[in-house]
Amino acid sequence: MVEREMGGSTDNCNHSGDTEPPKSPEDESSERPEAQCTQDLKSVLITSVLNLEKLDVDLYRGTHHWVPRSQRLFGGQIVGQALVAAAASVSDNLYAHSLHCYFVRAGDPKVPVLYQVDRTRDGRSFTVRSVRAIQHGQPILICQASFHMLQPSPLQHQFTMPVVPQPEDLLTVEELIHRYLSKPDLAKKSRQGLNKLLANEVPIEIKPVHPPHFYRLSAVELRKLFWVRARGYIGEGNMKLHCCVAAYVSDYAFLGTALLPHPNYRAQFSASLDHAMWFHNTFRSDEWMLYECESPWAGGSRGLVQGRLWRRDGVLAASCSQEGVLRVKPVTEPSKL
Ligand SMILES: CC(C)(COP(=O)([O-])OP(=O)([O-])OC[C@H]1O[C@@H](n2cnc3c(N)ncnc32)[C@H](O)[C@@H]1OP(=O)([O-])[O-])[C@@H](O)C(=O)NCCC(=O)NCCSC(=O)C[C@@](C)(O)CC(=O)[O-]
Repeated sequence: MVEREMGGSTDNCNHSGDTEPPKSPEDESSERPEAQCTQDLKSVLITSVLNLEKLDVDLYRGTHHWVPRSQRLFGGQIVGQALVAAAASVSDNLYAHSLHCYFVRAGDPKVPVLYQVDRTRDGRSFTVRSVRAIQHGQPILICQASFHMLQPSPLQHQFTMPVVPQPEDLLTVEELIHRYLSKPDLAKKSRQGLNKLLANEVPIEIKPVHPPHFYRLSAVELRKLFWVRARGYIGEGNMKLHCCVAAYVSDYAFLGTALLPHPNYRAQFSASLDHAMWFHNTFRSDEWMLYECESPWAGGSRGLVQGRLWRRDGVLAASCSQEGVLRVKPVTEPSKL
């Protein structure tokens, strides 16, 4: 794993003077002592997706785990792997604080991705890396990531975390799908679609806060709220990996938020054009975090979405923004879920 190049566990994400997130009772019970943690309990995001092979100085190769039905590489995977490659040449006392990417070509799931890193600048407080994700000799993603040393400040503020049910009181996507599948009058097409969803090996767990809304059965509001965490165990201490996992997670079901105000339309073609993230505080991506997504604008076959990842204790962990191409067509028959 690239991390070995960093000399073991590294903290390459922002620590704005914050201590490790306090554990909630659920997290305490779900915490597996390192000694009991076997390979199969470890998150596949760590053992596979974000485990890049080093080919040469500043040149890495990534493989794929889960590919969306569109059969183009999942944007979150490419961003997460690019951040792993970028961080590999950044010293331990610097933490990822932001990244900005453009998706310039569809990723091909049939071949690996090469990550070519340029050491753009090593300043006194900030270090910047540029990464090109390459397939068939051409870039599919261009990414700039910036790392900052700890520089605490009295100037601190944040929005307030939304008040929602706790994850223990909600159902996972899989549990919701099984509930829908138990309906005898479920349309055949819906049943097939739900079984396909169940077959997905998405390496993250999701608990929608408003399930009917999450599945766009009604245009309730412009926001999508769901609890999210990496499947499996990652453990304390390595903020670099947690930021890379958060980059992976942040692109899942994100662009779809722009469709929420338009229940009479569905995407005929959608793809992320760019993706930006800002890391504010330490967090654990293998523990439940609330993802609050909203769409301030859509038009011209594009949609803009913004997201905030919240720790359970109300601290804002990260912010995300993304614009995507959205080519839609009217929904002919309403979903019979
Ligand atoms: C954005 C483009 C496509 C612009 O590419 P372009 O050539 O400037 O513009 P274009 O409009 O001519 O698009 C060309 C391609 O888009 C597709 N396309 C176009 N219109 C339609 C349509 N109506 N129905 C079906 N497919 C359509 C189609 O594949 C076509 O390729 P062709 O088949 O002609 O060789 C290019 O720059 C690109 O592919 N960039 C990479 C985008 C990307 O892969 N992003 C990351 C993956 S998407 C993701 O992970 C998030 C998401 C969206 O999957 C999550 C979610 O679903 O919520």
